[in-house]
Amino acid sequence: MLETTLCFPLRDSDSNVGRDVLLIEKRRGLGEGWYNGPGGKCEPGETPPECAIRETREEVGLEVTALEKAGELTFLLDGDTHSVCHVFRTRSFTGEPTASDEAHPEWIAIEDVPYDRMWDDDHLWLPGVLEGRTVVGEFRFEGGEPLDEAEFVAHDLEWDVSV
Ligand SMILES: Nc1ncnc2c1[nH]c(=O)n2[C@H]1C[C@H](O)[C@@H](COP(=O)(O)OP(=O)(O)OP(=O)(O)O)O1
Repeated sequence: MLETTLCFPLRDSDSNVGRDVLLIEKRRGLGEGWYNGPGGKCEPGETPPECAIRETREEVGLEVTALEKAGELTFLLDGDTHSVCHVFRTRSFTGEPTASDEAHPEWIAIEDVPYDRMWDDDHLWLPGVLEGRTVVGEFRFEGGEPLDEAEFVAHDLEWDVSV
């Protein structure tokens, strides 16, 4: 089974009113051109937190620590499990976000997250994750590979459960 991760670093906003989340505009691969958190596929022998830390470092040069598990999302394509994504958030990091070949990072106020430029399912679970909730979700896509060209057709969500 393909395991992937997403990491959402959070900070108090510059104006000290509300919070910002670090998103990336993905420059290549699955979800190219869309906003998402830093993340990617787990390598053999790597735990999901190790993967989220590595991918965040590789994509935007930020060293994240004290990851908090916020969700577990299963993506199905034409009835089969395509991937399971482990979602983390953290308020602990060092460094400054820097663009890479894979990703252009941007701090965005959580009320301004551009859901119209993200995966179709993100608006269903990301607001709760950014509020501090936990979620387990299943998202069904149809239409064949690649996943980011398939149609999002149905979902189930469970909130505030152990992840
Ligand atoms: N439906 C949906 N909503 C939100 N986020 C995602 C999805 N499907 C997904 O796959 N994702 C996330 C999960 C991962 O973080 C990325 C896809 O990562 P990956 O498959 O690794 O993409 P690549 O960039 O092509 O590969 P590597 O960076 O690992 O080489 O999207």
